[in-house]
Amino acid sequence: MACHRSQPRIYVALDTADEGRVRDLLAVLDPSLCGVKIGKEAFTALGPRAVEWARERGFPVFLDLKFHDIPNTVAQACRAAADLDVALVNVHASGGRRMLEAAREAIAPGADTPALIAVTVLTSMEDADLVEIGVSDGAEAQVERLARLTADMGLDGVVCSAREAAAMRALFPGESGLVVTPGVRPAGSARDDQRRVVTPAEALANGATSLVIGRPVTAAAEPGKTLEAIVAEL
Ligand SMILES: O=c1ccn([C@@H]2O[C@H](COP(=O)(O)O)[C@@H](O)[C@H]2O)c(=O)[nH]1
Repeated sequence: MACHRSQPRIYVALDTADEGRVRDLLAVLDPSLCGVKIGKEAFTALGPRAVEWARERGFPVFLDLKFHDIPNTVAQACRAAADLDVALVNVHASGGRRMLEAAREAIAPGADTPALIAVTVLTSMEDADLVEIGVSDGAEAQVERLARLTADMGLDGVVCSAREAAAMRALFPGESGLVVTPGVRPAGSARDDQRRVVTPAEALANGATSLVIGRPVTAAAEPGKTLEAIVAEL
């Protein structure tokens, strides 16, 4: 698998539609400790400017828009995302083989292109949720199925819970393989809407290559210090 930009150990999710809040978080977080994740909420409200502000402050950016559409649309969206000079872009693996292939063709592997990964099963979902959408053999099996397809199509890695990270590292090994895990909760933190949660230290021990952490940092009274404390425990 070709090399891609190096990835930070932690991405902090800047989930807000408020420009001032994004700028405040960018000011108090330390770009030597984390990258930032711009997702649907911030990007829909603020657009590519949010990516620019983060890049100006020196943060690697994970543009988490989870593209899931017909192959042509996803390919064009991936091209537009790569033009924003971000470090990481994602699609939904459940878009299927041809969609993943189109995404891979749109973002060729390389040192100057973002890494491209696919979401397997959202960390907010548990086995009972999957049964309701026709998946009866559980999250672990579905993650594995979608990750195999993702690996077959040559993407750089997956988004999954760190509960599944060890199996994912076998499919995406080495320095270029990416296992990006949201649903990270320091001991004692609220689970919120997440279901397949893991602590930061356990996530890394399981083989996660980058942790995504949102509310435990951004909703803290002092986000910068909270991030430092999390890093100190790793
Ligand atoms: O399976 C997934 C995929 C993406 N996410 C995103 O990660 C963050 C998590 O935020 P927390 O506040 O730490 O729960 C959020 O932006 C999600 O959109 C995910 O949680 N699970």
